[in-house]
Amino acid sequence: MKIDRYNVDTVNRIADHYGDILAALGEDPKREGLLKTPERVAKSLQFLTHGYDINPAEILKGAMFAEEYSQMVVVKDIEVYSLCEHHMLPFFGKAHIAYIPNGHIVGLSKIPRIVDAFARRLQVQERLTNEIRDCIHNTLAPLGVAVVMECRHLCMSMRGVQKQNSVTTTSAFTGEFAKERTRNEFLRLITASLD
Ligand SMILES: Nc1nc2c(ncn2[C@@H]2O[C@H](COP(=O)(O)OP(=O)(O)OP(=O)(O)O)[C@@H](O)[C@H]2O)c(=O)[nH]1
Ligand SMILES: [Zn+2]
Repeated sequence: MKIDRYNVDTVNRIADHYGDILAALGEDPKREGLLKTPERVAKSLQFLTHGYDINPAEILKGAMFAEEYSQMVVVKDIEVYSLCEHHMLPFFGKAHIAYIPNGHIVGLSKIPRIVDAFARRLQVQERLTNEIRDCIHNTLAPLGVAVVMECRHLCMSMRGVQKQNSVTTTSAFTGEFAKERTRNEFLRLITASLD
């Protein structure tokens, strides 16, 4: 069943639960500062999970262009904001994505758009990495796709094990990127600076 994310009934339903949660946390949901909080949280959560309403493959299909360019295309330092599915706390960082065209290129902005479409859901970083790779691979049919993602998880810094500086790196490759030389070129390009 597809949920109508911004439907008033859905906002009210989520907000009602947050009223109960505030009370269970020992707060007074009726005090002035909190009166609108359940509704704000509901709308905020709906925004943070709006990726469920987006079809990432359709985004790519909408901007594919026949072109004979067959070198690696790299889009690096794409900001990522997601929510871990275990604690519903943010994890955030950067994605670096490359593909090698095979007759078609894709509009550059569509790469960050599909990152957002998958990131704005309840996720684990590994699945997010693989979903982005698979979407580009299956839709664009390039010679290869590479995705590297580096994120900090608030569930590991604000609570739990409370490690403030750990960064988690995940990666996923297809096609030509199975070759060490190609993968190394990608890794060199994402670590190179512009200046
Ligand atoms: N692999 C993976 N684990 C994640 C991700 N986000 C959060 N986690 C982990 O999910 C795990 C859930 O473990 P549990 O033992 O069920 O939960 P918990 O008792 O809250 O664990 P602690 O965080 O260790 O306090 C934790 O180890 C988190 O660090 C992610 O993107 N990928
Ligand atoms: Zn977590």
